[in-house]
Amino acid sequence: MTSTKGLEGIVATTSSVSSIIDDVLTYQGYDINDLTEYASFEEVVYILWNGRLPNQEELKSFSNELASNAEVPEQVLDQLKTLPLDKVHPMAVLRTAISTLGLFDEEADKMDEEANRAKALRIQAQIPTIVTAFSRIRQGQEPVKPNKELSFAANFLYMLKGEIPEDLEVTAFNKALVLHADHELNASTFTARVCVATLSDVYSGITSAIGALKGPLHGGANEAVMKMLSDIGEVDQVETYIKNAFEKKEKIMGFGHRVYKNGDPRAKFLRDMSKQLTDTTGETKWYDMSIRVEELVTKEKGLLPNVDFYSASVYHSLGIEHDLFTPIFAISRTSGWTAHILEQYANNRLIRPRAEYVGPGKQKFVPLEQR
Ligand SMILES: CC(=O)SCCNC(=O)CCNC(=O)[C@H](O)C(C)(C)COP(=O)(O)OP(=O)(O)OC[C@H]1O[C@@H](n2cnc3c(N)ncnc32)[C@H](O)[C@@H]1OP(=O)(O)O
Ligand SMILES: O=C([O-])CC(=O)C(=O)O
Repeated sequence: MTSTKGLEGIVATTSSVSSIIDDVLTYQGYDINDLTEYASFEEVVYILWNGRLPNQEELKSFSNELASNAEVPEQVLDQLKTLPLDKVHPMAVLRTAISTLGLFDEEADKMDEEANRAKALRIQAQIPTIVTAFSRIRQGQEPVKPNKELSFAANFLYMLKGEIPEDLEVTAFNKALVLHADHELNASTFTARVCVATLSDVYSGITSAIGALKGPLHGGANEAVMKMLSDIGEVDQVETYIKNAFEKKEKIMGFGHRVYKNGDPRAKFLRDMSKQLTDTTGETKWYDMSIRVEELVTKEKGLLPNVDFYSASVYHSLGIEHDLFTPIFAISRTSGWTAHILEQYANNRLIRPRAEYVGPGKQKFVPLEQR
């Protein structure tokens, strides 16, 4: 038995949720280029869960359902108020809050398809309410209740800031949500599938996935990119910073990918949005620094930006706190995680690979008193 480090190239399941073929990303067969241009996040969630486009009536009714399930139980908000919010990472809070949410869902352990779909909908609807409530509570403000009249993207920004967002902000945020919704068998999705393949519940699957997304080699990279840009400070400092990082053999966050070797097809949309938004805010240095980092890393290492690189300056330009970048990724990716969880339940088998043993050979046990 021989192992493959990091399971590179191993095909671990079949899936119809999304595909990466010849560097083209599709959700249920729909090209990400079209979805980013034309679809609302609600429409993408519908596609991921149903495998087809909704008609106008279906989309309206599905969007209403999401909007009308957005309020979270008071006990979850009360728990947030008891946590050491100034000392912990929001992804740790989110992991706990989703787990708590499951404690107040009477159907948490009901395993039929209808109940599982209903839970997926409730989690998708409520996760933005939790993230924005956390952000406000730690600033000493009351959470803002969800506004049913707003789209999913607009409502997030509204609950975060307490003001109806501008159209440009909503459009950019909606595109970012669409771009992060699903990505084949990435680490957090695989985690979710492994978890629910034991026939554990949806909340356990999402809680596990949040834990996996938190790491800086996966979703946590978007926050790490913003830290790097903040540490660099100015465009004329980029070269020294990157040279130094290469000398120290440090990884440049937001670059490289396990699957894409010719570039991540999502990055160009985020690059364009970064340009547009930083032009609007007047803080063009975030885009300019990012472009310079890209030029140098590509020239020196042949590495290309992934989805996390330009999303950093996009979220920063939308006035979002840096440690909320990864929770926002989780809000979007919940749609993919739940689609994969439903797919796993529908054709389940326990996921249990083997390990190649590299430990010591046979050792003789010596009773404790003789040691
Ligand atoms: C949503 C997402 O999860 S997208 C990914 C987000 N993560 C990041 O941006 C973190 C930075 N990137 C990385 O750490 C990696 O590129 C990963 C984790 C994304 C992919 O990892 P792997 O497929 O295991 O690639 P691996 O780490 O083996 O890299 C291959 C080589 O490229 C180098 N490399 C890869 N990414 C980077 C990087 N960002 N900066 C510098 N060097 C890099 C590695 O050091 C390695 O070099 P070596 O062969 O000389 O040892
Ligand atoms: O697919 C991966 O390995 C990581 C990624 O880009 C994602 O999850 O969006």
